[in-house]
Amino acid sequence: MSVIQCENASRQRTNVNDRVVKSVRMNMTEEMVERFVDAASRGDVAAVSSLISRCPSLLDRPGANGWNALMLAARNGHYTVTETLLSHGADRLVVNRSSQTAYDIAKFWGHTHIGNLLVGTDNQSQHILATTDPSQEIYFSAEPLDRLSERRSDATWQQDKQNQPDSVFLLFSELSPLVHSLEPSTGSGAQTSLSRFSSSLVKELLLKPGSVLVFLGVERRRPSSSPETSSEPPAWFAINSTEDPEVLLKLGGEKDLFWARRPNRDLLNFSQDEAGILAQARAVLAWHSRYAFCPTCGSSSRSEEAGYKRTCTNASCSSLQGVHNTSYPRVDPVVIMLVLHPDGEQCLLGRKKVFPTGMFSCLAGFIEPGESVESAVRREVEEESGVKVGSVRYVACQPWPVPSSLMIGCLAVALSTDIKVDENEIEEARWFPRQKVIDALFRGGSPVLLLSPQQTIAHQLVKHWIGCNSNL
Ligand SMILES: NC(=O)C1=CN([C@@H]2O[C@H](COP(=O)(O)OP(=O)(O)OC[C@H]3O[C@@H](n4cnc5c(N)ncnc54)[C@H](O)[C@@H]3O)[C@@H](O)[C@H]2O)C=CC1
Ligand SMILES: [Mg+2]
Ligand SMILES: [Mg+2]
Ligand SMILES: [Mg+2]
Ligand SMILES: [Zn+2]
Repeated sequence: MSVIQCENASRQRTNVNDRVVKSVRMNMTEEMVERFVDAASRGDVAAVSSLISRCPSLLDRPGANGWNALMLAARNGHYTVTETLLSHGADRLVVNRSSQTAYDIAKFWGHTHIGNLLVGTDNQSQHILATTDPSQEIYFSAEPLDRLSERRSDATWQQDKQNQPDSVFLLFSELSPLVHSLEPSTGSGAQTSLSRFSSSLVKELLLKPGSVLVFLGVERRRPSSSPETSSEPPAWFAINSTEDPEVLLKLGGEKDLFWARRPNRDLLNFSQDEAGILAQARAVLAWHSRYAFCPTCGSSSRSEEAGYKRTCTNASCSSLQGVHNTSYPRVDPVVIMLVLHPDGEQCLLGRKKVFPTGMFSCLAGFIEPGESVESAVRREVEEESGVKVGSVRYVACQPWPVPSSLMIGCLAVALSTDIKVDENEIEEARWFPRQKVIDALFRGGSPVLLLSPQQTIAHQLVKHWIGCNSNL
């Protein structure tokens, strides 16, 4: 029943003209909303309950100052009223005129118990509202293996590990990992898992001239007092093979294995731990596949230090004198930034032509030589959108192994707001208000705004901004 219907039930017929009736109705509606938000603000549970049961549509209605009952209950620390409003289905994700949710308000005023209530127990809103440290959950950044870099040049130790029955080998063909599907019941949210092979299964493969082997590290064992943990934890390796991929599939015996070939999609379906291992393995193998020849003299190069160095085979090459970055795996730094409007309530998102319809993401670009992170943010934003940027703050980063970028995630504040896109790179850029972004994050997107998947740092930066307290 709407507020107006509620009032209709009690209103006596009158023969004043329509305009007057309408104005009286408006006043009565507003008055009822004000009574309701006032009751919530004072912590009057009885009045709140009675008004909702008479007029359920009052629930999320804002009063004249733009704050609804949930926000006022959160502001004044009224736990039972908050609980009552939530039990009737109050919307936790609407914002007031300063773009604050009830959660932002509770957090700002230090009502932690109300903040916890507003975050709730469902995973989605816990994720959305409670995240203030995005680095905790950045996909591709887990480090479940200890890289043991000091063991890379110890050939005896490396050979010994390659022969041990508990060592784990991952297989790649043209940089795609060999994987199998996971049952949804595993509960980790991952859909695929890296297929693990033992040393006996890959022994012959390692002798083939096209195989490249990289030592990834050893498992980090949890501290335990049990005597069997005194032996060294299992070592992990990655192999990129040039053998026929169909033949390699058979190495797994009866198991239903397949190659995860679409880098931007298939690589996003692993557990956090496996994604971390994959980011390391794929980026190092990608470097080997592109640096078969010495960048200094063009002679062939060979893999050394367990896959972490390539050395030129030409004894007179200058790359053999001193230390040269051409000999080591490369990482390309990229800035990725969520640019905030000077009003603090909108953010700048852009779309490339190749994005699916409705998808917008953070602007990004490679850092150039001699450039700081801050300068690269300012240059890329101005090049791509015409917007000038002032302060820049680092938030979190993400290794992106396609092929080997490091995405450096920042929040940046705009100094100007007119948009003029570089059409070679960006099809469109727009300012999106906080409420639209909250809807896209928590209500599954709309044809107007779809965000990139949650495994991307672009998504995490947007979520981080929403999770930050806005200025009260
Ligand atoms: N994880 C995430 O959330 C996101 C990741 N990205 C990644 O960030 C990277 C950079 O973003 P863009 O907007 O494309 O950069 P960008 O704005 O600098 O433009 C790309 C152009 O820069 C040039 N370039 C300069 N250095 C390069 C290098 N080391 N490698 C390749 N091209 C280089 C090329 O001409 C290329 O076409 C992309 O590879 C993309 O995969 C981009 C957006 C979101
Ligand atoms: Mg650019
Ligand atoms: Mg760009
Ligand atoms: Mg660029
Ligand atoms: Zn050389």
